Amino acid sequence: MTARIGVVTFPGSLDDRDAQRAVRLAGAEPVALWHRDKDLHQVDAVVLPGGFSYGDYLRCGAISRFSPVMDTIIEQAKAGFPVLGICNGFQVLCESHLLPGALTRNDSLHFVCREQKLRIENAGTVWTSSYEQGQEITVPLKNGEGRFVADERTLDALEAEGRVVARYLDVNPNGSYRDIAGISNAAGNVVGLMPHPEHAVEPLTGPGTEGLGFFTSILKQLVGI
Ligand SMILES: NC(=O)CC[C@H](N)C(=O)O
Repeated sequence: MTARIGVVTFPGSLDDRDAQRAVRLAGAEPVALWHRDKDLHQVDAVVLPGGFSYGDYLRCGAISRFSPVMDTIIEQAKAGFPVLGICNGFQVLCESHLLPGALTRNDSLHFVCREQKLRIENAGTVWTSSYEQGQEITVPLKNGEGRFVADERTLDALEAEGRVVARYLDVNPNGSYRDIAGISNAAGNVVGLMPHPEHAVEPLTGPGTEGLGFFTSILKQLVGI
């Protein structure tokens, strides 16, 4: 059985093709989903890609959150359907309240683009199970509003429940509270990540291939390989 993984395109999405490519390289079939479509075409999981959906107007992800495809994704995600939001996708997940907290302007007030070292803090989610607990990986990071913020109680709960999925190492590129680069929902099926694993999946373009694990993890979950 080939797993089918949907990648949503919003107006202004930028990294949808790279996410599709990462899905294919991991061994699954990528399925293009359009933001106006309520139907998920029987995919087994969904990736919300990076970019500037709706031109980042109002706040990043604030308008995309109300697109028809998100109505279905929100409903399904609450029932355990696997969703990975990368960068702008993470912003959409926070705006949708599938994940707590918010992504705000980088503390430098500049757009940041760099190769970023991360530590996988929870290798127990469906999107991270190909990694070792505590594994250090390097993937690209590029955002203007990547600073994860939440109140102390929420941050403490995220830590206590193992819901901090990835943390920045060496440099905190945007002032994220507690160096948080990615989090999950309580059930672990919804993961949001600010850096871009889909841009680190083949040696030719680099940096390395350490991002591929997010896409092989879900495959392992879906088809048991
Ligand atoms: N790479 C991205 O997805 C960028 C997300 C968003 N537009 C930002 O600048 O923060």
